[in-house]
Amino acid sequence: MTLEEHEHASVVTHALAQHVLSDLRNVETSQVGFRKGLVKLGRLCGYELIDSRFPTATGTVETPLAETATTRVSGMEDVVIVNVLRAATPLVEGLLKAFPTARQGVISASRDEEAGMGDEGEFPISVQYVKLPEITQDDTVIIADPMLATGSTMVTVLDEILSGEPPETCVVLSAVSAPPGLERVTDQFPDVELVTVSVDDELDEDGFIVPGLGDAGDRAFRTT
Ligand SMILES: O=P(O)(O)OC[C@H]1O[C@H](OP(=O)(O)OP(=O)(O)O)[C@H](O)[C@@H]1O
Ligand SMILES: O=c1cc[nH]c(=O)[nH]1
Ligand SMILES: [Mg+2]
Repeated sequence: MTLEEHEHASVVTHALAQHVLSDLRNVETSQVGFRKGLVKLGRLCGYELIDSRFPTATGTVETPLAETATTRVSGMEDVVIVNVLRAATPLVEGLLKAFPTARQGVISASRDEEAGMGDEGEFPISVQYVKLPEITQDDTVIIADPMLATGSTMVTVLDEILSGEPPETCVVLSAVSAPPGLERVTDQFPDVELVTVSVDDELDEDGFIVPGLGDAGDRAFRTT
């Protein structure tokens, strides 16, 4: 069992996921190490999602020597992965190793950090580009974003994604989350499942997760 239930989220407790997250947190980790870490984390979390949320079906197969029993994962053709630009890009690269046939969506959504956090602990979010595949009732939608801080980005993204027919399952996958973000998403989208590798302590006055791992986009893209 590597998914532990938290009040609002399932936490991926797989030892390797926690190991990779520890490297991501390290301020000494280079841009390349950081990006590769997010790719690894995406793959590991993808495997955990398959283990915890996808049914298996048994059957038989002919090996060169004999007929034997098989176990196969069902539902892999009905997966949509949404990349929340830009920090999710390496996480999505890893997820695609677990879900190679997923249909993909892209949403550019970013916080206006100059405006700062509002009185309700939210950020204004600018959405510049939305390109989503058709989403149907049969789909498992996985929205990837390494950081869930105030939740302002994610509720904006969910408004876009869930405007039509609701999918069977909608999972928000983050590397690090903070209690205010988990609560905001749960309050506004109670049917959405939150999966994270860590629930951290709090946000600082600039809306950054503490202890967190800093600005994930800047560290992955080397923009500071
Ligand atoms: O929960 P929130 O308070 O909304 O914060 C989380 C968002 O902040 C970061 O994106 P950012 O706006 O920095 O854009 P970037 O990915 O381009 O760096 C992060 O990747 C999330 O999308
Ligand atoms: O801690 C945080 C919060 C939002 N976005 C990040 O990249 N890091
Ligand atoms: Mg950023």
